[in-house]
Amino acid sequence: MSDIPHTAIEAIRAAGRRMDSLGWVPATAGNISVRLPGDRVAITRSGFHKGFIPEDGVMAVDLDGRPEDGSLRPSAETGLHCGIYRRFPKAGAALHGHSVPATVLSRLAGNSISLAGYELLKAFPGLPTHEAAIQLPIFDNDQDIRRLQTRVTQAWDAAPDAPPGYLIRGHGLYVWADDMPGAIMRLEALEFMLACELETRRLRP
Ligand SMILES: CSCCC(=O)C(=O)COP(=O)(O)O
Ligand SMILES: [Zn+2]
Repeated sequence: MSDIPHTAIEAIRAAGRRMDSLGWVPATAGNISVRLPGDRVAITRSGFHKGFIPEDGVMAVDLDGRPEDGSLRPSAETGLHCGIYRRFPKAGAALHGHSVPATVLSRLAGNSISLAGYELLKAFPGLPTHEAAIQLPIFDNDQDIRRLQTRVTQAWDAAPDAPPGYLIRGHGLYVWADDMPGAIMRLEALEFMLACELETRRLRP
């Protein structure tokens, strides 16, 4: 029997249902986590459909991604979630999805995508007005998650004011916040702006 708080499990399952309802976690894509007290992380187990996470589809790992129950397999991208929690002490929830806009735009753009002039930018810290911009970093995909996290960490070192999210090329979007409602709000804001960018490029190539 897991000692993960019921509220954490249910927050993760509800986030999965929400992401699925918006078409952002096709097949078994995506992963979801929340920080637990005591340097623990509750995270989705690998390979489940995130729209239908069973009650036992969430497990606990430490901040280095080591499972508390070695018989269970955490998300293949646990290292990226733990990288967020290690770096940002206030981060309480992290979401990863594979939407069409995130996937397509990350293949078209260079090392970042600029989101400017959108009212929804106010969903991000320190941006009280639409007259602002964020540079959303894009990292090349890598099946070696440890190596990918090293590149992400290097980028955070170089740009400490980077927004609480990034794209992985041809793969998807990561976003985090203090808690799950905040992370969902940011994910939806980012996905909305990415969809707008994609539509703008379609209309004005
Ligand atoms: C079929 S999606 C490929 C793996 C992936 O990118 C993902 O987000 C889901 O992996 P997990 O191990 O967390 O289920
Ligand atoms: Zn993924």
